[in-house]
Amino acid sequence: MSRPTASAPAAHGPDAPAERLNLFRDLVRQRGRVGVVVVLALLSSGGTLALPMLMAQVISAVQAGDPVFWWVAGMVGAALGGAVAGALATYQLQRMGNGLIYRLRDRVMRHSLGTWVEETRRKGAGDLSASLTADAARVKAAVETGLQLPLAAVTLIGTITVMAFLDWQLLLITAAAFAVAAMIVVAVMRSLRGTYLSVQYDVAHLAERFVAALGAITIIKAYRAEKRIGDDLGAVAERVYGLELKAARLESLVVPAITLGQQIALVAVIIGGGARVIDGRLDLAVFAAFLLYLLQLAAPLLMAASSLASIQAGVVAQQRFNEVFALPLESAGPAAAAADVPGPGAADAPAVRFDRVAFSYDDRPALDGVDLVVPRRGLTAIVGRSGAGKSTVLSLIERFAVPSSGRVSILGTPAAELPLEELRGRITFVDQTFTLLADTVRSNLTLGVDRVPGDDELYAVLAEVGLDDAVRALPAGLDTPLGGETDLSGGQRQRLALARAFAADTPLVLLDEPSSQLDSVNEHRLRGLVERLARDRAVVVVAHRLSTVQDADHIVVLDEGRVIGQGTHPHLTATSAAYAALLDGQMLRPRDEPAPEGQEV
Ligand SMILES: Nc1ncnc2c1ncn2[C@@H]1O[C@H](COP(=O)(O)OP(=O)(O)OP(=O)(O)O)[C@@H](O)[C@H]1O
Repeated sequence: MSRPTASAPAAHGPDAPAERLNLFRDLVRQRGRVGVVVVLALLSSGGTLALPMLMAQVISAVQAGDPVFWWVAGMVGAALGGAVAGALATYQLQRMGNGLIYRLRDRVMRHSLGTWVEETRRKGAGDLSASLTADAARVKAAVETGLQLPLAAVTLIGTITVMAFLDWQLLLITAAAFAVAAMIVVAVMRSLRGTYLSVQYDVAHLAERFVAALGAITIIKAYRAEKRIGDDLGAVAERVYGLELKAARLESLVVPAITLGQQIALVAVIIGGGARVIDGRLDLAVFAAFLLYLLQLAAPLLMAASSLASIQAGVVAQQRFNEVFALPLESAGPAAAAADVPGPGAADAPAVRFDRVAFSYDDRPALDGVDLVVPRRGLTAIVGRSGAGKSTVLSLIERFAVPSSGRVSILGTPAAELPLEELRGRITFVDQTFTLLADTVRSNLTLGVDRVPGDDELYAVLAEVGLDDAVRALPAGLDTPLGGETDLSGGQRQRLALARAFAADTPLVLLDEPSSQLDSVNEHRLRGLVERLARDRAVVVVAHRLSTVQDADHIVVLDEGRVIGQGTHPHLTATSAAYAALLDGQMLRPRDEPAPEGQEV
């Protein structure tokens, strides 16, 4: 079936746009939790900070010959307390990160299901799936390590303050030694942003191409194209690899830069401070404590640098999520309370009515001033050459897209006045490939049925399509999952898809007839089922077979987006030259005969 698009959200105007993802705002909203994490982390770094001070006290006590028990006990307490607080802080952080990606994944999936069909297709299944995996992981990492940034800053400021308090001259030497490292880190962070941007979009592109290839796996194998497609995908993977290597090269500069700064600082401090200790101008205990703080300085600096790198990647992932959330949602239609929803119109109102309906795909007209009527009961066939606009008519009835002008009425009510749920609740749609969900027979059968029908009722529906015995014979009967080892044949799947129309019991059924050849048994069965459905409801079939139009009670002939004839088969044969030409040109496939070679039907 072709895809409606472009003017899709226009008619009712988009409903309220989805809220954009803003990681910072999300953290502010969870300030209670963030507060707990910060307090725990502060306790943890407090323990770490206290250790050298306590150790200096131990040295002083030993020098003075005082007892050291309580100082040692304090050191043990600080170390243990710091470790426990650190573990709790890490767990809380993970909880927040996991909670965030759970909510994001949920939103992405619901949003992808809620946007216009064409938007989902345009964005691509692989690209959208990459948001659930790669992008979500990056956001989580950004939150987890990003929260370490203020903690690293607090530890850093605390350490520097204590160092200044111990000896400001040695601190100046330390700062000078770290200045070069800081410049390198800032330059690296700047380049990383652009590289992460390319990596993340290319990974999504790769996922998109791979999912598309898997969708076409039988064709790829049939045409022995595994190597060719594998090479194409490999080339994209190689590009990603190159970009990731570039990012790795940049990232790998950070640790050595900081370690180098620390080593230079250590040498400078030992030379400068050591001389003063020998002179007696600097206390040995103070000097030892300063050196320990200097050794501790690298940890918060490394933490800050890695947080900044993850934040860069997280910001790119945030941008990708926002692209998903910016996809326009289908308009839910008027938010009518149940009591206000117009019921099906008068019993004689047509099932479908198009008044001067026009629709374009990206400014290319597909329907132009279409007027058509589908009677309340019976089989209506829509015929026309390939590209005439038949599938577009079905899309507009289902409101997969909305007309750029004109009016579509369903069961006597203008479609625009019906909430989307209500509109689709009145219609059963059977697509050309008789798509089934990868789920059980039961859930496939009850798709779109609001009640919970009993097994007897479901078997009665299956009996309508001659599938009851086949389903009883499945390992778990109605609860057998489809698509696995136990599956139905092609013809049985078609009948199961059609059985939905009996189960949902809607007044309107839309069927995009398969343009491929059905075997005569299945064709015969399908015709019989469609005939039975059409006895007490309206069935609209996009017809590709002569047999279908011959059976139809009403026929709509489309050509280049316009209706060029409506009526019964004998009436049209007698009155419409265009219809006769359509039959003569064998645009409709005769029963049980293969399509003429080169003929697109
Ligand atoms: N997603 C799309 N984007 C752009 N143009 C489209 C899209 N889908 C259909 N069209 C164009 O709209 C016109 C009507 O297409 P439609 O699929 O409704 O024809 P159809 O009669 O169902 O054809 P077929 O019998 O081959 O399925 C065609 O010119 C087609 O090329």
